[in-house]
Amino acid sequence: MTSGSAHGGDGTTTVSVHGLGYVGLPTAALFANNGCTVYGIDTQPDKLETLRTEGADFRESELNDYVDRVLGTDALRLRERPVQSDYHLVCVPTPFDHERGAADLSYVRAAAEGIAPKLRPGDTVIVESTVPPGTTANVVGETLERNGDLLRETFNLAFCPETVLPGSILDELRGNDRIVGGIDGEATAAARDLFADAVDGDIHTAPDAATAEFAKLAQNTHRDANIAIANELAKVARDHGVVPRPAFDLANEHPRVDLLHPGPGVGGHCLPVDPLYLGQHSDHVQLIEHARAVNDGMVEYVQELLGDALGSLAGKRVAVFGLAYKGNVADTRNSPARRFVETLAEPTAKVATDGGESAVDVRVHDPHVTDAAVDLWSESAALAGADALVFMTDHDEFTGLDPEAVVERMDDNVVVDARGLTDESWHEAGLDVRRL
Ligand SMILES: NC(=O)c1ccc[n+]([C@@H]2O[C@H](COP(=O)([O-])OP(=O)(O)OC[C@H]3O[C@@H](n4cnc5c(N)ncnc54)[C@H](O)[C@@H]3O)[C@@H](O)[C@H]2O)c1
Ligand SMILES: CC(=O)N[C@@H]1[C@@H](OP(=O)(O)OP(=O)(O)OC[C@H]2O[C@@H](n3ccc(=O)[nH]c3=O)[C@H](O)[C@@H]2O)O[C@H](CO)[C@@H](O)[C@@H]1O
Repeated sequence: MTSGSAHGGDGTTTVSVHGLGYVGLPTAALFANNGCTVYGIDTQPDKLETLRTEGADFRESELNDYVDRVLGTDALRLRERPVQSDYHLVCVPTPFDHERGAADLSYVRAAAEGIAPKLRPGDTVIVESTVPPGTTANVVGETLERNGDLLRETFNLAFCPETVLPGSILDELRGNDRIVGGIDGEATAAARDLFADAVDGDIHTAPDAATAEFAKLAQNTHRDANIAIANELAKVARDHGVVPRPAFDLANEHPRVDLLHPGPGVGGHCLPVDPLYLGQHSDHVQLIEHARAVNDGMVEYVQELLGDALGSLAGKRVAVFGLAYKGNVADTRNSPARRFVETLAEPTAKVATDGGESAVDVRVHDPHVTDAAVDLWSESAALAGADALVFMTDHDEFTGLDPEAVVERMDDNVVVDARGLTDESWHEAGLDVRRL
């Protein structure tokens, strides 16, 4: 059943966005900036209050402007509870529950329970949260039906994944192609119409919601597995006495080869988690799991490189540059750098002194992160008297460092470069550089 409403332009189409996080808030602004009347709904009153008083706080100033332009106007109204709307977009968290080995769909269920009593015939519910295949039709569909007055045939239900790249959210929000898959043709058409009016990219329709859900997971699984190949090849290269990155550059001269960059592992909100959703109803997940393990093992590998270079870690001062999960963002969710810092500072067998106490003095410097959970140091204070410097994140600020000035501040000369930030000049400055 499709909605008869016109989309965008005159404010007559109403869109509720449930969950105002990294995905939901920009999405709410997208439709509000395109002439819809948007209700931004979040269950955290504090979050709504902060938005009202301080505005958006993304590390992309253009995105903040884009959101703030409509925040507090009639185009984007903030609410704690669901209201009636032509469209309901579900952008709530879907964390992975490692104990159960399954996606935690409790937020998605709660959102659907809240939407159900507000649904009218012809309204459309679109799931944007990343979910295991089948969730939209089964979990969301059943929850909506059970908690409201409408039969499934009378409202539209579709999945439309979000693919914005943190760091370039605004450009990707407006420019990316979209996939839409409804539980029937009318639902697909209703979802397609909404996005077609708001984004510049093409809209690709999937045969059903499960195919769209699978396609989203396939994208992130593909990237995770390709990074794992790069990481494994980098370790193998070092076993052969070969420096990985120049070898990769040569390999990539082949027209059908495109090796990604090795690094200290894969972090962020999506790649370390999304591949796991595929194993929920399938016994055929092998390479995908192995790729996850390879990527997760890179933190330990960087620690090994450091240990090899220093002899023993006990009593050493280590400057770690970068806490964010990737360059030029402030996000530390699932960050390999964070795990590296935590293990290094822990009293483990590997790094313990005879007394069994942690003896590593870790000093983290990250010009993007303001994370109260970890003590952060300025560049020069982190380097002062350090035995080793480890690059864990490829922030632009680190590419401009002068190796002569670095070696001058340090006590010893070890550099472990997990991000390809150093070149020959670092050797020439007298630094012992171990590169991934
Ligand atoms: N962050 C990304 O880059 C990204 C990209 C693509 C897809 N995704 C997916 O999008 C979804 C949302 O991710 P996020 O990063 O925006 O999460 P987030 O944690 O930043 O934001 C989620 C928001 O939902 C709110 N919320 C929870 N339950 C609610 C409910 N019942 N009703 C209304 N609001 C509720 C929370 O208070 C929070 O503000 C996840 O499934 C994620 O996997 C994320
Ligand atoms: C398929 C795809 O592109 N999906 C994107 C991805 O966004 P992301 O920010 O998580 O993605 P990346 O930039 O790939 O970073 C991930 C980690 O991998 C490390 N890395 C990267 C490249 C490399 O060559 N070597 C590496 O080691 C990097 O440092 C970081 O830790 O998921 C979002 C949510 O679903 C999507 O919306 C978004 O489209």
